[in-house]
Amino acid sequence: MTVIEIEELRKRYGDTVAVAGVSLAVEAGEIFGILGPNGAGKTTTVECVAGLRTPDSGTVRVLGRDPRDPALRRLVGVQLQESRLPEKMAVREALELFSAFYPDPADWRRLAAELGLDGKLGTRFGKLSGGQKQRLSIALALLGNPRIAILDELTTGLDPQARRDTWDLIGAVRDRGVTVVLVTHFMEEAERLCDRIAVIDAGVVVAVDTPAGLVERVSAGQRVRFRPSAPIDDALLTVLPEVDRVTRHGSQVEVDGHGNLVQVVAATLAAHRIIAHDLRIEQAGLDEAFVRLTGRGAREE
Ligand SMILES: Nc1ncnc2c1ncn2[C@@H]1O[C@H](COP(=O)(O)OP(=O)(O)OP(=O)(O)O)[C@@H](O)[C@H]1O
Repeated sequence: MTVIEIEELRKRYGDTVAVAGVSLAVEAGEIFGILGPNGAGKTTTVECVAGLRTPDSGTVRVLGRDPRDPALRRLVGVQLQESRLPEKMAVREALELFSAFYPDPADWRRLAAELGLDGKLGTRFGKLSGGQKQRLSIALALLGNPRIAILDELTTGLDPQARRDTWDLIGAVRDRGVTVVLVTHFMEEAERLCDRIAVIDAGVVVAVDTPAGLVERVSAGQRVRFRPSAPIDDALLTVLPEVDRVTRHGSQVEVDGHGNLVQVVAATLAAHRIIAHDLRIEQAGLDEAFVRLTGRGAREE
């Protein structure tokens, strides 16, 4: 079932075109990533989905409704990039305050415990660590028992461990049956967490696919390198349909190809009683796919 449908969304701020015709569909139960370089239009897109901005043109439907429909308020939980609370507000106060916005809120004590915040209820927002602030913002986004959670740049500024912990939390949110839209510019995050990813660049979607699908789409295929234990005729390998090319670098053989390349090369060598010494397998990753799709690298951190 499609829960978010965006068609030809356009939005500009003065002379700046932020979103230049984005179309995509998010299915129930998935973690859908929106990946792109700074200024690509990711936040503007999700703000339109959250009903916080009005598109210049195009349509956005969330659970079949207009994003500004008040009925969506408790069905869509939003954690936005810049969401900050007053420094002096305690965690408990924030949870109680936000609970009051919903007719049938989740049990905030339980949510806080699930998110590892039960020991921090009396702590003021300004005294929380970056990771704890993120946990609180996830808790606030989930208070209304939403069917969709929109999480924007959730792990930016976190240390690697806190980022990994947050990934586990996002997985747990999905396991509760919530569809997650995750805005990120971290490749590893997108690759590990997302079922599908829309790559956005300069206000348009350049590709939508699974992480593996994106890699496959743009990768040059696979490469196997090894040093054979005995002389080997290139033709043994070039005859295989999976093999595109065989090149030699001194004693090293380099085989480029696709599909089950590794298995067929290994099987062929074994059939000729040749051992592959120093065997290396190289495959393009999502970051390479991203660079090819957008013509630039994402922000490294
Ligand atoms: N309120 C605004 N007023 C003017 N320009 C804006 C506003 N919000 C965003 N922009 C511009 O619109 C473009 C898209 O911004 P947006 O925040 O949607 O991108 P993004 O992909 O989320 O970027 P980032 O990863 O940096 O958050 C950028 O050029 C940005 O400077």
